[in-house]
Amino acid sequence: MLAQAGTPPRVVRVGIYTNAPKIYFDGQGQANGILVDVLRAIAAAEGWELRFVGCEWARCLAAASAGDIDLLPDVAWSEERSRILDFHQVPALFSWSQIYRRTDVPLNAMTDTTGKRIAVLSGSIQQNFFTEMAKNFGMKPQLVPVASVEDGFDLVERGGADAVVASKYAGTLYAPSRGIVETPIMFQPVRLFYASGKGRNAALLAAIDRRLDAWQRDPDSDYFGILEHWQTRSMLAQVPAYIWWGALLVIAMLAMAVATAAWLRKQVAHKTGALRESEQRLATILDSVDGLIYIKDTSYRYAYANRALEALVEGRIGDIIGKQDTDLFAPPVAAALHRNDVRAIAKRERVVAEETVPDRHGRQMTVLSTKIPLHRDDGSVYGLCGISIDISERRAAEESTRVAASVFRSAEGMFIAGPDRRIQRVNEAFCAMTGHEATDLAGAFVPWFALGSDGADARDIMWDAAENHGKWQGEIWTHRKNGDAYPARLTVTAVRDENASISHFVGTQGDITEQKLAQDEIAKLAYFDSLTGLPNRRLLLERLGHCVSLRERSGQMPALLFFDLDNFKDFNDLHGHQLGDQLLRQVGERIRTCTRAGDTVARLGGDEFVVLLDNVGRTEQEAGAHASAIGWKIIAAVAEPFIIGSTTHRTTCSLGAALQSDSGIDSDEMMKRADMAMYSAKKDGRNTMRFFDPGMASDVSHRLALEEEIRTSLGTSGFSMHYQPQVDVQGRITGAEALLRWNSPKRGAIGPSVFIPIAEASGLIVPLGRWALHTACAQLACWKSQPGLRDLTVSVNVSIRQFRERSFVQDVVDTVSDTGVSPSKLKLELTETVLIDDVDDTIEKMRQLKELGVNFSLDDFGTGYSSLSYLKRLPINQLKIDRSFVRDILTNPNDASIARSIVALSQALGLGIIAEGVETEEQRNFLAEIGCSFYQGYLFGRPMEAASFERSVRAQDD
Ligand SMILES: Nc1nc2c(ncn2[C@@H]2O[C@H](COP(=O)(O)O[C@H]3[C@@H](O)[C@H](n4cnc5c(=O)[nH]c(N)nc54)O[C@@H]3COP(=O)(O)O)[C@@H](O)[C@H]2O)c(=O)[nH]1
Repeated sequence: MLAQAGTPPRVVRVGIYTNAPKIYFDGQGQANGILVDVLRAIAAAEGWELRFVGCEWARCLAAASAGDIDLLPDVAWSEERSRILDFHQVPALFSWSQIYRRTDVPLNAMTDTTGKRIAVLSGSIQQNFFTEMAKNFGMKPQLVPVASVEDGFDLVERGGADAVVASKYAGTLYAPSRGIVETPIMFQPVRLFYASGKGRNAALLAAIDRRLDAWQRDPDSDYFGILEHWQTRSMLAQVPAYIWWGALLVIAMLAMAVATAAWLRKQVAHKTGALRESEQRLATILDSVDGLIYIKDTSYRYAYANRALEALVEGRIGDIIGKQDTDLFAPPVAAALHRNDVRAIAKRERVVAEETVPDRHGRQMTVLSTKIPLHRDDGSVYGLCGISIDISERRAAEESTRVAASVFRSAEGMFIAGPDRRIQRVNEAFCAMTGHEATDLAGAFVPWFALGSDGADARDIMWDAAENHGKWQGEIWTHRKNGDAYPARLTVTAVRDENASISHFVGTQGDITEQKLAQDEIAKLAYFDSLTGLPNRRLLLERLGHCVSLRERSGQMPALLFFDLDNFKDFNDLHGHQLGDQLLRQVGERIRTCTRAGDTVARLGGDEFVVLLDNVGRTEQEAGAHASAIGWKIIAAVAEPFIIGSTTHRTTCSLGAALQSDSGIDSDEMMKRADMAMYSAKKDGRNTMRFFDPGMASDVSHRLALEEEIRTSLGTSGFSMHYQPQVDVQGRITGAEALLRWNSPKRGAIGPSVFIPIAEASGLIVPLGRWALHTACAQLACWKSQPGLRDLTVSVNVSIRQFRERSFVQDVVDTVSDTGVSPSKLKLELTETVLIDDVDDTIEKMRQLKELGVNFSLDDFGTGYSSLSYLKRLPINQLKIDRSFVRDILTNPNDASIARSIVALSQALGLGIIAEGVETEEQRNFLAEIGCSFYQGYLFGRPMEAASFERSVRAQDD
């Protein structure tokens, strides 16, 4: 459309840069070129005034986008540019890039380009495109960047490059004059437009479209005239049609190749991204696995390790990659791992094996490893992939299951019950014990019958304790399938799951019939005098203690009658022990007839008898009269003739009586008083009776005087330790019992049976016992350094008073450390009284000392309580058969039977055994026969000074 008259023409600012022959400033500074001429023709037709603005390509582009110029010619359409520029529809020119070569350069296809020096306009689209295309063809040309296309042609002409990349128009312009020829390599066909800033010049672009559309339909139009002028059209006309079609085919193929390459690149990018994502996913999975996952190469170096493996070796080593197991683990561990690696890599085996490696804390970890050889396509192995799973817990669980299973096969009866207390499983021993089949028991409540030692139903107590405290242990009476009742030791333990709820109860049950019988037998023998069948001292003292304690409540006072036969020793000497024993038995029977059923007639030993009269009266007078009547009755009865064998014998007795006239008088005092009264009766001519009166207590003052002397002798040389040998079955001295001796400055030697009870009663036994322990340990320490003596043990007596001291354990610990003895060589001799009195304190003290290594021997065994339950709970090493059993072991079947039972018990409980008071070879042989292999007694040596004892030990090696 022409500008109307009077209307100023539309000024159109046109960017001009150099790209001859399409657009450039000529030698006169005038805008020139094909596209400038086409635009001038359009401007003339439209009535525009063109103003040319010189700029470099990039600046021109920016100016067009910013609206600083209205049109920019020679712009190829691209997606990217269409975002900042508007284009008209009808291309102003078509063009493509082509490679031009010197005639001597063999370059006719893309496959010839490797190694060729090819000039290309620096930073141009062609440079990028050509580079990309060469890459897609897998070619490696050597690109030579040039400042202008013309420079490129000059360079080729001079031999500085083999070929040049240029647009078809530039080639037509510059090649012929330089003797350069085009090659069939064409690419990047483009459509060229005039472009304008986005949304700025729609009318201008529409006008250009209108003109081009009309002109390109008309071969005689200005448009073709201009192309003619620039020889482009004639050049096109000269090109044979087949070349033109060929070029187009190549261009199409190239376009397809480029498109394919672009698609492939996209696919590769897509696949690479997918691969990366998949790798990441795989890494995340592998890292989140607890097991150790790794890849090793053929030199057994780690090529990959998941996070679990890195964490395992963290701190021991930096990066694990490239390291071998010898860098990570101790040689034996690394060697074991290597053996399996070799199987996978060198022998190409799929290895599944258990391996052991240290975990992060250095603890042994058992892993189940699977090692798989990694193969290349050609079958060669390039490494191994390993997965090692921690199976330590499984192994431990299997181990404990195995242990549990073997425990379940034990000789002890066992059952497993559910939380409902119903049996789930029992072992064979349990079936054998109860007489039931396992199938009968499944689902039954346990125990179906259980009485505690007190005869009451123990089940509620038992389940309460098991549920609330985790465990119940005790002795019960239960019965077998055939109805036989039997005593059992039952332990029920609650097993809790991870939520602390009870999942099972485990019960162990042992038939203790045999032990009970042995225990009862020992108890019976221990409570009764074997000769007469009368209660012995122990039972008497128990009953006396009971009466004495009831005195206050009942208001009734007990009386104690003490008596022995006058001149019994003479009778024995004259008629022999057998007749003496018969006499004693008959005396016992006769006294029984003089007393009521509730009274106790006891034999203390020898010819000493005691009668405990229960509740003889409320007043001293009443009680005295009653006791007196019985006492005289006894004297009269004893005075009656005894028929022993075919002979009649006569004897008398002296009797002392004591009343518990007030409740402050305890059992001991009663016994002493009755004893004093009896001596008084003897002093007064025998065959008579005396009641205790305080005058007799002058004996007590004697005792007090002794007590004072003991006190002053403490810390002086008045006390000394003697050592009595203890020997084994071969008679070799293995140790000694340390025994106190006292040489009183006033009275000379006084035996321990005299001063120990006084020291115990007064509390002086505590410092005295401490001194004895220290002296014995010092002696033991001295032997420690002497060959032949260093293995000796020393037994030291500990009285109950001393043991009960709070500081007792510390005293022993200090003594052991002060003297430097080996605790295992020290044996503490305790009596049964210590065990039964305050059992918890006893257990704790013994446990502490046992931990130190000290041993315990139970003295005077068989004379006291001999309770199995104590023996089982206490850490005792040895039982000592009391010398009272040994004395008559050959003649008294009761004593022999007690000794046998004690030996059997020690064997059942796994304890050592020693007999004391062994005086004859016969006794020793008998003891050896019944299984006692350690002895102490005059047969092997009396208690002696340390120096004599040492000589005895050395003498046995001479
Ligand atoms: N608390 C402490 N008690 C002690 C200590 N030293 C001794 N005693 C206790 O005094 C009781 C009497 O002891 P003792 O007179 O020394 O008699 C011991 C042995 O001499 C005696 N024995 C040893 N062999 C025979 C033998 O063949 N025949 C026979 N008739 N007697 C023999 O036995 C006594 C050892 O007995 P035991 O201790 O039961 O092993 C005595 O109870 C001592 O325990 C002391 O330091 N502390």
